[in-house]
Amino acid sequence: MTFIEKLSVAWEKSNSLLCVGLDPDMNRFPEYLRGKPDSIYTFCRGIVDATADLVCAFKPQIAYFHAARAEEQLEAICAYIREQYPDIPLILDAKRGDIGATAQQYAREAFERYNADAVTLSPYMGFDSIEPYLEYRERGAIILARTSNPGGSDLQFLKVSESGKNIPLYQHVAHLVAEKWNVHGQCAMVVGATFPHEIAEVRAIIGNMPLLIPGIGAQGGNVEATVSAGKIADGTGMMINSSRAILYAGIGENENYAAISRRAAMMTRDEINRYR
Ligand SMILES: O=c1ccn([C@@H]2O[C@H](COP(=O)(O)O)[C@@H](O)[C@H]2O)c(=O)[nH]1
Repeated sequence: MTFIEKLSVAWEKSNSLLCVGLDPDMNRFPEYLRGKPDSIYTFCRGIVDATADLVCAFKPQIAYFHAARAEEQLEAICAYIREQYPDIPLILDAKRGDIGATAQQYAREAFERYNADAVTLSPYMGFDSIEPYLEYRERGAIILARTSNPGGSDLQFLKVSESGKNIPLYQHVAHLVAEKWNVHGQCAMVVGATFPHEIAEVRAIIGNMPLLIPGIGAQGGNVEATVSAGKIADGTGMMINSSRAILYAGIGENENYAAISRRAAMMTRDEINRYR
């Protein structure tokens, strides 16, 4: 089954567009986990088990694992999700982008070492930096268009000329992906929930291609505006990510942290579903 097929089944089965992001920050862990050798894996497993029936995807953020020298724990949590929840798409948020030969190694890392269903990619270095990921036909390539951070405007809002019209760079990227790069039908795109107008612009360009939308929760993106701008005719089309607002909802709750995160995930899923 391809990434896109798996995602469609997950949307239907879970009745959820929520993607829970795994951004494990040890400074925010419950007291009883601090200092334990496998605390990152244990913390994430608690969140995964508590929210698995509420999500359409999980998205581990590679930086949190690598910065803590916890690559083996990232391998372990990816393997756990694959084994215990094989129907839930696993997205590795790595935002890779490099020359082809190096990209081949990054693709091996994402799809073979971590066995992710999809990986996030920067389009900045062009098609040959994306192509090695597309060789893995069953896996997904999720390409940044309009990111959720304010500084994304520095480049993504620059005007470029396309077919005699001046359009923002992020729209040019959406055209490239939809019309040229998505050769095997495995691409998706990132647009931040902090930019609902741009979600609608990208949706108009890419048709029914899935969107990964970070920026609700801790970054303050508006859920109603996001869903209205990004949904497709059947009320799906989006993986709406929330990380910190769910992971650390139970801060100070110690052993009970995962139950509080579950409650936060349920409320977020329900809020999203209200506007589908
Ligand atoms: O444009 C982007 C692309 C990726 N991210 C990532 O999503 C999560 C957001 O975390 P929150 O705690 O829900 O703010 C994080 O892993 C980012 O690296 C993004 O925020 N914006």
